[in-house]
Amino acid sequence: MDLQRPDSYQGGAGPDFNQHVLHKTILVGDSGVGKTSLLVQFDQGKFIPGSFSATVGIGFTNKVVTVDGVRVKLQIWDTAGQERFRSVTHAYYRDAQALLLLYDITNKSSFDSIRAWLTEIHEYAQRDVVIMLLGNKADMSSERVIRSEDGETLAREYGVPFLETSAKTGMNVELAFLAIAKELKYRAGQQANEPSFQIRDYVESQKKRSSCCSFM
Ligand SMILES: Nc1nc2c(ncn2[C@@H]2O[C@H](COP(=O)(O)OP(=O)(O)OP(=O)(O)O)[C@@H](O)[C@H]2O)c(=O)[nH]1
Repeated sequence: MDLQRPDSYQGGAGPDFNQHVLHKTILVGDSGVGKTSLLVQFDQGKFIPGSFSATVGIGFTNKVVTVDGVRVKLQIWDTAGQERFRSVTHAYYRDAQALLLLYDITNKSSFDSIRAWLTEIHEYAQRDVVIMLLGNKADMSSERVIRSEDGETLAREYGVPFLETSAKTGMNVELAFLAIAKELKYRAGQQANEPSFQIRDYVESQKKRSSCCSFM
């Protein structure tokens, strides 16, 4: 996907869209882990199989999600995973409110890179940025090299929520973005008497719900 024009508008909501606050969310991770595919699946509900075309630069998609009856506007930035674009993408971290950090469960080196990504995030992003770790390509079970427990352990070490996703089947894709939207909505509108929202607890409870009731 060629995303050289950062001002490009690639979908989103109606005419009143820009009158409202956009929550900037960035997808990061090694080249080929499935960032573009995850965004296309979330935005358009489809997966385009076939040859891999690496993202060039950075671009965004606007998307409105409804959480607890409230419209939350996400501006989701898809970055190029290739090393040569790193200095460009760092500049975008600073005003990000959320970062989805992906690895590919069939690619050990993409998992090994996660610590370096987190170091970069802590260096360039705001201290309170919401981070979520995603192990993508969960549909490719026969080629899996990273166990789900390893993803969970790493996420726990850094205190971030974790999900395995598939941009191909759509597994957990909506949940990942909805959890981010819920957290950002909670932070934006926090009232004194509002019960606190913990994104990690929410993700864990949703995971349990889907595994308990997948036969239904
Ligand atoms: N089976 C399967 N294939 C996937 C999945 N996600 C992505 N792919 C494939 O993996 C390849 C890379 O996907 P991209 O979405 O382009 O990866 P990217 O992270 O955006 O890569 P860069 O733009 O270089 O940073 C493509 O061939 C996709 O079709 C998935 O969940 N399951």
